[in-house]
Order: sequence, then structure tokens, then C-alpha cells
Amino acid sequence: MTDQTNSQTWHVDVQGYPLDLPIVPINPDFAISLMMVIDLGVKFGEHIGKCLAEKIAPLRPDIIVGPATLGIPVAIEVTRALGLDQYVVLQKSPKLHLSDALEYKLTSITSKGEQRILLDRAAIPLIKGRRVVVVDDVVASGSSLKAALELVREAGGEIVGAGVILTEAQEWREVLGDDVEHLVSVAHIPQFAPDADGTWQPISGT
Ligand SMILES: Nc1ncnc2[nH]cnc12
Repeated sequence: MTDQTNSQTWHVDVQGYPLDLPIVPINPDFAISLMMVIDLGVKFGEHIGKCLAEKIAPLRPDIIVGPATLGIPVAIEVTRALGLDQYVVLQKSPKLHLSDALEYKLTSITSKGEQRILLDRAAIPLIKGRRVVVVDDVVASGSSLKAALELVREAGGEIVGAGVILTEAQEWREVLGDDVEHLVSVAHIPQFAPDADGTWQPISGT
């Protein structure tokens, strides 16, 4: 029998932009289709920037916020497509200039060790009292997006939206809670379990 674990892909149409994402096992019983936005080129970046900007523009954001790492290219492209200039990055690890950053700790049971996100206090004036949309590449568990929304609120920002390229499965619905109403997305991907032949199949309901 041929081992398909490394060769299977999942096709997703990102609003007219076809992608064949590699299906990557997380463990023997569970796999995801991996979208690495930084490997998909600038045309894809421009495309998703326009798609998300169209959905986000009616929310009249003053500023776009993107969590590191893969939220950064999304924030840049959406900011550009909206005709804005400044954007704000939430960092994962303290940079030299972030010794006194505003911090939010993630209590995620799925992530190893303690995770946190950080906001440079110098960026607070860009957020405080402003209409903010947080963008990211994928929402799956929802825990990092939720943390980003809470950190923006801690900094005095008004969350008027959250935008992702892909929603993945459904766990994020419960984790985001009332913030689900803020979420806009371009496409959806399921998660995968092996069938009797060892071929990855979408898990029903994801
Ligand atoms: N399918 C996916 N692709 C890229 N990043 C992810 N993070 C969680 N799920 C992901």
C-alpha cells in the first residue's frame, strides 16, 4: 500500500484563487491542511488583502492589528488594500524595545508551555479609542485570536471586526464566544482523520 500521508492535498477555493494545501499529520489519527501564507507569493497576498478589505471596509476601521507571525503579512495586505498606512503588530516574544510591553497570557491547553502576546506601549496611541480590526491567517482553536482581541481591548481599542483568510473546523466558535459576530473570513477548511485505508478524510462537521 502506498503511504499517502505526505502526498495528499486538500483543495480550497479562496474566493477565486485555487489552493491545494498539503495535508499534514499532527498525530496518527489527526491531520490538518496547512496554509503557509508566507509561501504563497505576493499575488496571493494582494488577493486576500482585497478580499478581506472588501468585507472589513464597511466596519470603518481606523487601524488593522496583526498578531505575529503569520498575521503580519495579512495585516500589511489588508492595510494596503484599505488605503490605510500604519498597522500594529502584536509580538509573540519580547523584542529588545518591548521590555515594558502590554502583555496578555494565553491559557491554551493545546499549546506547549506558556504563550503570551505583547503590545509595544508606543503603539497604544494607534489603538486607544480607535476602531480596530484584528486580522490573522487562520482561526482554528480561536485562542490566539481571542487573546489578540482581549489585548487590543486592554489597550483601549474598540474591536469592530476580526478577519481571517481561513476558518478551520469549528472549535473557534466556542472560544471566541460573543466575538464570533465580529468574524469575517474568505474560505473554510475542515480537519482530517484517516479512513480504513489510511487515506485522510475530512472529519464530519468540521
Ligand atoms: N491549517 C493551518 N494552516 C496554517 N496555520 C494554521 N494554524 C492552525 N491551523 C492552520
